[in-house]
Amino acid sequence: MNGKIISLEAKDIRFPTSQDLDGSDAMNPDPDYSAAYVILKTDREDDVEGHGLTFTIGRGNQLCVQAIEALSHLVVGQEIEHIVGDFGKFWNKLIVGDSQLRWLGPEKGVIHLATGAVVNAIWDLYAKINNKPLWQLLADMSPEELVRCVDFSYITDAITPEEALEILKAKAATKQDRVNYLKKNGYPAYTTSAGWLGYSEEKVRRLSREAVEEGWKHIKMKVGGNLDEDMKRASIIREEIGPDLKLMMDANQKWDVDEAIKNIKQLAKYDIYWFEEPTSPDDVLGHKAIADAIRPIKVATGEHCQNRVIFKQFMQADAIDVCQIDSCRVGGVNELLAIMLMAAKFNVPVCPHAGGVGLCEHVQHLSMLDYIAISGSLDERIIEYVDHLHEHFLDPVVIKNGAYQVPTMPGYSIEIKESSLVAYEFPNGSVWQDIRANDTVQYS
Ligand SMILES: C[C@H](O)[C@@H](O)CC(=O)C(=O)O
Ligand SMILES: [Mg+2]
Repeated sequence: MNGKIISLEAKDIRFPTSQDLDGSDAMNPDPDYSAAYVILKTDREDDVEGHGLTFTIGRGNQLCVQAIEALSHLVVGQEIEHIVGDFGKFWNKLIVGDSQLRWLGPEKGVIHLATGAVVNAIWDLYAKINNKPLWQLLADMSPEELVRCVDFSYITDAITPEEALEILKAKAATKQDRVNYLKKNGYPAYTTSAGWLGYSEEKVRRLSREAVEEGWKHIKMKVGGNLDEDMKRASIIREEIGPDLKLMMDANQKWDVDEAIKNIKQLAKYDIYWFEEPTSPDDVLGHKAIADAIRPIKVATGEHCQNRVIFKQFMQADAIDVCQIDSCRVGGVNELLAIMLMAAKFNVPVCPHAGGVGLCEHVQHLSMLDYIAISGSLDERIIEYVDHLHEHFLDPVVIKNGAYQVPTMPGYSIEIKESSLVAYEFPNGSVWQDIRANDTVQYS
């Protein structure tokens, strides 16, 4: 594991998805799926690079790029061995090592998104140096090694390192069985691609029909606009998918607590499997009130949960039934390990959020690790899939029969093709120059 990180470069990469309303929801009607993208270079002879990103939806991506650059001094010059040898400690250093930057969070907002991107890039580098896909690098670690990757600060009232070790040890002897299962069957997934809020009713109908033909067993739709229109689209989707497929709904934080309960009770006639982000992502007790009021419909949240502390509270309060980790929202793999370990302890299934660019590529590694080494279960667990922008990745996800196939290339599957990095760099890549030349919309 010789070598030192000698440079960190951050790029502002944006894809104009708002033009077709891909990814649109009640709170985010015109997202441009974007990546604040990191490239770490080393002094190693093999020229291996670590790539990482955090996800935003367009304007403001440049703030993440600047925050990533601000973190550079904590990473550049570090020996790789020193970082990964005591990774939990190094992660903590990234969070608290520069108190002036910590003030911007702590552990939330732009600075934490930036931390996630940098940490993701380090893990990509670590996995590539070991010539393994990330899930395998992690799955091959002993329980002790995995626990050493976690910073337990602020969560020891919910899980201690000793408890984490017990959880991992309980699964260690049978890991290979689950690796074999995944290699044969893949990891189950659901699609959101049919149900974006900005799509016309005709498009929703066509895409729902296609989703059934493609073999999907779970479909998620967006709600939170006009309730009558939500009901209409839900009825169209149910007509197309029939009574047996599971339907999830996502309001993207649109409602107050009482409003959410009232609206979900009306939408319940379409047989909702889980209801996602009914209200503010910070409102633990609000989610608890909603969960109590709408059972047996499950409450899901997490894509906007800023750190392990909020997840801890959701689980301690029994306020969520589905834990939707996001690979880029919190501080990267180390913090996600902490969250997945808590989820295993509290018996909450982890179903990652992946509606964004590169998120599907990331989260497949996390869910596979969860199954192999942490929860040991596929029960009630599915990974989100959105059918956008995979063509830009060197190692894009592969879906067969509604399941993610096990990635085999070394790394975290994050690396974007050089040609795409050049064309989509904002504001001067060729794609953005063309848009500005042909469009009256203001992109800044
Ligand atoms: C703006 C994003 O597309 C968001 O709608 C994704 C999301 O909520 C999901 O995938 O779930
Ligand atoms: Mg969502």
